[in-house]
Amino acid sequence: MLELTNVTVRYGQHRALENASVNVAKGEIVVILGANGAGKSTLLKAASGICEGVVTGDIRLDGTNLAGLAPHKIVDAGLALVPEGRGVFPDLTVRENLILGAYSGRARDDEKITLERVYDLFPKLRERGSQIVGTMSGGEQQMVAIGRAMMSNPTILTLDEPSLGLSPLLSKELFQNLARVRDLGIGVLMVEQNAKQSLAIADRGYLIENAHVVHEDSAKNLMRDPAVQAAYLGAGSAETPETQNPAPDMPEPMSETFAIRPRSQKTQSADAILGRSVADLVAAASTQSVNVAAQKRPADSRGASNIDIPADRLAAALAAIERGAANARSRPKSYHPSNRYVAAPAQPETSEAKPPPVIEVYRAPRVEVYRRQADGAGFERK
Ligand SMILES: Nc1ncnc2c1ncn2[C@@H]1O[C@H](COP(=O)(O)OP(=O)(O)OP(=O)(O)O)[C@@H](O)[C@H]1O
Repeated sequence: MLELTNVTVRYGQHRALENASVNVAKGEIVVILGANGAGKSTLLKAASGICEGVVTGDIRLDGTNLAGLAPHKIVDAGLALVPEGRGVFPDLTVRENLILGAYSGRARDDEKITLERVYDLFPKLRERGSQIVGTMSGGEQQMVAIGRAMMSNPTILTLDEPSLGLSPLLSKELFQNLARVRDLGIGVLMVEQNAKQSLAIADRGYLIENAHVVHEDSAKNLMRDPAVQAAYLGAGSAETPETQNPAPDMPEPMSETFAIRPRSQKTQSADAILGRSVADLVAAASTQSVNVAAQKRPADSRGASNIDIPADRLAAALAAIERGAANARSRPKSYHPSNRYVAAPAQPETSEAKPPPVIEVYRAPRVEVYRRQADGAGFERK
């Protein structure tokens, strides 16, 4: 069993994870859900020993303390990570990628047996053994990445957003494959944005909000929970008819610590303010302009004359739209091409300008590969 107990991660002054406790047993699938920047990837990186921040707390795999171990030692202990973006070697074949996954001490001797096991699990990889990975589809590359992690013969497989960039159909196939990994007795811990499909195959789940684990439950209960439906499962969408009640009718969150509230509790749509659909209004307005152009009065039943909206409601809707547009225009841009984590410029609230916040960025060490030159005189960078 993988157990993280009271794990805290700091990037400089920024606490990306605080006292997080998460566990996953062999033969179960556990999903971690949470908003962008909540600390989900940080948790997986901390467990795998590749976190750029300062990690404190207890991390154990079958009783072995992983804290402070080098990443390859952690793989040796039985924990494998499929990183976000897969990390496959695009210029190598499927088989070469898989073999590279068996470099750890625990897997090297059984490389052939494990390769057969991976091929049995994903027959497509056997068929495509000599295909260059860079020429494969996203879903196939994800399969290679999972197969490569499986080559280290792990007891626990962790995955960071494995369905990212995959079509719904390929995601479904991916999650079915993960269910088969679980059936081999391997524990699966994954961070996912696709709450619906991942919870459908999972046994348990955790919710992380603002660096804290705020809730834990069985996947079944999480799927039924109205607050989870509203926050992660798109309540009100056609795909979830059982949750089509409007957000204001949502029951209170189930516990004090678990307090995810649907965004729509705070906002009101233009449709609700106007009492009719915006699409209807646009259609009616188009009819009106056609009638004006023809120098005719609007038709009595279908033209704009059947729009009966009190002026105050129309004004309220227009004001809300204008406020939204103004907010969008004034929102600071935080993206900078040379650095993913640049602080947004501070907005001075008073005449006394505050100093901008300092966000420290830590980067993983870069690996560079050199090749000996043909004449043996020196090396060149690949
Ligand atoms: N190397 C780093 N240096 C500084 N801050 C970092 C670094 N990596 C992550 N952070 C910060 O830590 C916080 C948590 O990041 P993390 O990547 O764990 O979030 P996440 O929940 O996985 O989000 P996402 O779903 O967007 O990937 C964020 O505020 C992020 O900006």
